[in-house]
Amino acid sequence: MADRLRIIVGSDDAGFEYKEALKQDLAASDLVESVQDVGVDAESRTAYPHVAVAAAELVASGAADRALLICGTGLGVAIAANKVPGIRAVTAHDSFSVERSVLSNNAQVLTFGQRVIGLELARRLAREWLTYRFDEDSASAAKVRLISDYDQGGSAAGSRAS
Ligand SMILES: O=C[C@H](O)[C@H](O)COP(=O)(O)O
Repeated sequence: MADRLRIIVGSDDAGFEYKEALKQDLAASDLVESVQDVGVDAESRTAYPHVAVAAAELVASGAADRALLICGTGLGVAIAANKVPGIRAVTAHDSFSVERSVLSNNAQVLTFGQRVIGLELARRLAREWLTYRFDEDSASAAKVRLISDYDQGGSAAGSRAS
């Protein structure tokens, strides 16, 4: 079995119900080592960038392997998480994109929109997401390194190879 994952979950108030449901699924999975909830709780109205950045910083620091974030569309939490250096966050609402987000892009952060997809689809996609691991020896690795190089102040992603 693949290494078990340490996962952060987070949402704003628009994603709270899905975050709670997905948190339970993750905690019950054999593929998950731990689940840490960075909010919000049922009463909170914390704006999505606060939650997304907190989650992404935990992943970037190495304290967690991945984060699953939910807001109304999934878009705001992805944009905010991507501001944290080293983080590759994607919104994906279909099975193929979820697969490629890991296998092509080595994205550590997956985001859903509670106002966009049904709960059962979100639960299925989250289950599938847990099964994928990026292959550092794959042809995709060099492309992801271009992103990382740019993120670290390099210019690789801005230079054009023939
Ligand atoms: O991307 C943002 C999210 O969908 C958020 O939950 C709702 O944001 P809004 O209230 O600014 O529309």
